[in-house]
Amino acid sequence: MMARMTETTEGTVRAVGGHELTGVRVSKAHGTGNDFVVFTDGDGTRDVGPQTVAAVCDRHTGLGGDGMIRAVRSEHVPEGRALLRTHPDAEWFMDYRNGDGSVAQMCGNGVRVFVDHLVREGLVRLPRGARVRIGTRAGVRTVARTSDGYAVDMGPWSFTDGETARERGADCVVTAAGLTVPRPGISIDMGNPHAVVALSEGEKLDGLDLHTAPVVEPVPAEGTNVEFVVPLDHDDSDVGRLEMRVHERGVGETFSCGTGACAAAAATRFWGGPESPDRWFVQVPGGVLSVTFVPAPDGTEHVVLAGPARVVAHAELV
Ligand SMILES: N[C@@H](CCC[C@H](N)C(=O)O)C(=O)O
Repeated sequence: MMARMTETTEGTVRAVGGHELTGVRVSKAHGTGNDFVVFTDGDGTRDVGPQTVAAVCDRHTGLGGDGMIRAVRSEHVPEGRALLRTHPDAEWFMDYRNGDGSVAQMCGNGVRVFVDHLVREGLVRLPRGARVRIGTRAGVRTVARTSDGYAVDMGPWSFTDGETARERGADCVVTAAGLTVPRPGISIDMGNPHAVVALSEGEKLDGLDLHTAPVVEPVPAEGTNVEFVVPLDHDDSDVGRLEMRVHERGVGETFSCGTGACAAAAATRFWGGPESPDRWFVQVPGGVLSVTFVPAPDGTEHVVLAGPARVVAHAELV
């Protein structure tokens, strides 16, 4: 059961309550304004349906959030058990759902909030500089505690459509309200799908209307997150800067998207050519994220995403 329909003298109203999470203690937390309802379900008895997730994430009749995160021990979910075979230390699994109840593979802001939740709940000990491995649907991610937040090794990035993207610098066309003409986009895989669009001369990020979803063609089979970017001038040639707005799959426009920031930096760095820096600051409506490209021992290039995680409330769902 999800939201109850309740008869009142004023008519029928929708009320969250009487669902699978009734009585569960949750936290409301965010990373650069990307906000989540987080809870612990160590032994995996609280697998929730999409309607409950959507009801809890509803900003008017629920607690509100861009997504919901369930902290479950890896041994209690099939995807987690598969990861334990190669990473026996990935004790905790991040079960991430978008605000509309759909399942997503990965969330870059969410994984910092997730680890912060584990630390606060005393489920993981993580002194500054220490690392913890976390299971996600996109694979295992290593998270380190920094002086002001968390840094996550997000694994390798790749072009979704390798050759076309590399040769032409684009592999799709994106139409959005407020764009003067459809723009070329490039599809990037960060464990979850992204299409990155650079605005052209004269186009402004605040001229975009992201109340409706941008249209990406060819239509991605599983949908996509869409990032609009404007490179910013930077005096320091070692650090790139860009500004970004994002329309998230399964949510709508959000204040921030961690995987989106990684995809946006990867695309902008690729478009900039071999002289482009390895370190980027990505300005989003909810703050600033740091994205760094580092060579990995296996010959691939990994993306390290760093930023804050903040708790704003604890609550019990009714
Ligand atoms: N906000 C997240 C991404 C969440 C998942 C995304 N909406 C999807 O469906 O892939 C982030 O910080 O990465």
